Amino acid sequence: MHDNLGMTMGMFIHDEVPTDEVERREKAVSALADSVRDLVDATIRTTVADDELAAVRAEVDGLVARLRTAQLPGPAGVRYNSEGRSWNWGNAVVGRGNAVAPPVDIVHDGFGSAYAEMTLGAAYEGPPGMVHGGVSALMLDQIMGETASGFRRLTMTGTLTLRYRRPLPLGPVRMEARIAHEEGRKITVEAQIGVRGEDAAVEATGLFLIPSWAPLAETEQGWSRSAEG
Ligand SMILES: CCCCCCCC/C=C\CCCCCCCC(=O)SCCNC(=O)CCNC(=O)[C@H](O)C(C)(C)COP(=O)(O)OP(=O)(O)OC[C@H]1O[C@@H](n2cnc3c(N)ncnc32)[C@H](O)[C@@H]1OP(=O)(O)O
Repeated sequence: MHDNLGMTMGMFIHDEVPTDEVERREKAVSALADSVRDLVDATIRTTVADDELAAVRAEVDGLVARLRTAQLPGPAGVRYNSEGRSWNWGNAVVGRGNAVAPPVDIVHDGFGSAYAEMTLGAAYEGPPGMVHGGVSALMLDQIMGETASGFRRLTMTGTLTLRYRRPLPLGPVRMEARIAHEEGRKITVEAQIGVRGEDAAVEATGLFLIPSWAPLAETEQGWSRSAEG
């Protein structure tokens, strides 16, 4: 087996959990991640006294210990069942269980085109009051990768080129992506992110590759996107 294949495909896990059970668990995990996201925002912005910070910390440490009593041995990976439901709760952008993710609901309006609207708050700051440039790149990479893949094929980012045209304020933002060109295993995707209704803050062009080692037969059956996006 090719090294990349073992490393990357090992994280695509066939997990025969019935879809209704996946959805029940996803709701529960999302609700916790929402609260933790709130905790992150509150931690950044709090001005309570130091002794109160220490007291809160002790409580948070207690909660962490409770969650650690039953854990996966590593990251969450991407899982799918044979009903075609997939879930990637750890994903840095769309992961439902990931409080570091905004989270983002990517809407695919037909193959080759997608958009998303989300709010980027204090946890995504770079320049004061502005979205960190690396966060814009992260958001764009995800929507562009999903657009290239369309959840029908495995694609990986080969080259991503960004043009930061104007600062992007923290708050509600919109991004869009579409396939511009396709040739063999190379898919060119164009995208942008900005304030809705205004000129793009960041424009992106990316070359996404279907890896030479991608196991097409398995992926064709396997991994459709999650019901919720
Ligand atoms: C029913 C089916 C369902 C499917 C479902 C899928 C579910 C998907 C779920 C969700 C959607 C996705 C959401 C994810 C979003 C996040 C994306 C990321 O962050 S990805 C992580 C960052 N990227 C990497 O880590 C790549 C690391 N690089 C590699 O692994 C390899 O270099 C790879 C795969 C990119 C290329 O390897 P090779 O072996 O396939 O490529 P070779 O055969 O050497 O080259 C082919 C052609 O491409 C060019 N090429 C190769 N690498 C290039 C590059 N980096 N940039 C530009 N061109 C490149 C070469 O020059 C060659 O061109 P010539 O044919 O000669 O014209």
